[in-house]
Amino acid sequence: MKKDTRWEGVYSFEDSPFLIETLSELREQNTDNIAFRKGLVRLGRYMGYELTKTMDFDELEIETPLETTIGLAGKDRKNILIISVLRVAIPLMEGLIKTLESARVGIVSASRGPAPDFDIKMDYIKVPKLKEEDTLIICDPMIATGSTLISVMKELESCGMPKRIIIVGVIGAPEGIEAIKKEYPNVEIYITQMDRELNKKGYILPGLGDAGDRAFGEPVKVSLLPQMHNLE
Ligand SMILES: O=P(O)(O)OC[C@H]1O[C@H](OP(=O)(O)OP(=O)(O)O)[C@H](O)[C@@H]1O
Ligand SMILES: O=c1cc[nH]c(=O)[nH]1
Ligand SMILES: [Mg+2]
Repeated sequence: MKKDTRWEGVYSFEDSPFLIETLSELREQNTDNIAFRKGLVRLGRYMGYELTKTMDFDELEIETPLETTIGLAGKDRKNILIISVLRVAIPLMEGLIKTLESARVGIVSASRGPAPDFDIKMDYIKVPKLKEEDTLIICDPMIATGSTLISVMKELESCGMPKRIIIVGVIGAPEGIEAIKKEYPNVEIYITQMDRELNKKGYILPGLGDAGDRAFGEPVKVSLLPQMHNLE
């Protein structure tokens, strides 16, 4: 992993060609929903593995069939709470739990309104209790203005104080990282790649488009739903 010297505690995996190869597939506009989701799962799995290198393990004595030796057992890895931000963090979380298989999971919804306010609507929050020995991982592939993650972290403050708070994303814009680090200086941020900037609509450039739509397809406008039924 590569430290981003513009902030404390911000890392990317730009030094891993395998991860950048998968991210390149996600960025390519012709990549379809299925391949996009599979790529997010793959990034989650391997970024999860990279994260274990930053975790504490316990040393312990083990008996091989031949003699006693010293080994390692999971410590932080056994105390993880992953929070997924609907919609598009779901495949990323699916990948993370392939490596962090004993993680507890919380789900929150957050939908971002249009520029310039980017108001965040959060009406679904189901998060298990946070323990002080926990490593809290909040995952959301896109860190654009940062308002989604700042809103989520504000909500989580009432759930307890963990040992570490880690944000895992896929791409981030400097504007969003700056906003998050200003509000939450101690949070650690790990992303696959740091992008250049945001456009006026709050999309990341060069980016990968609207991640939720890329993964699950463009949602119909809710007001249309009733008519959809009598289209049959
Ligand atoms: O850093 P921000 O400026 O808050 O933008 C990032 C958020 O925007 C997108 O969510 P969106 O609201 O589009 O929902 P979706 O994931 O369901 O598409 C994306 O999935 C992030 O959650
Ligand atoms: O580029 C962006 C920014 C926010 N949300 C997305 O899905 N994509
Ligand atoms: Mg979206």
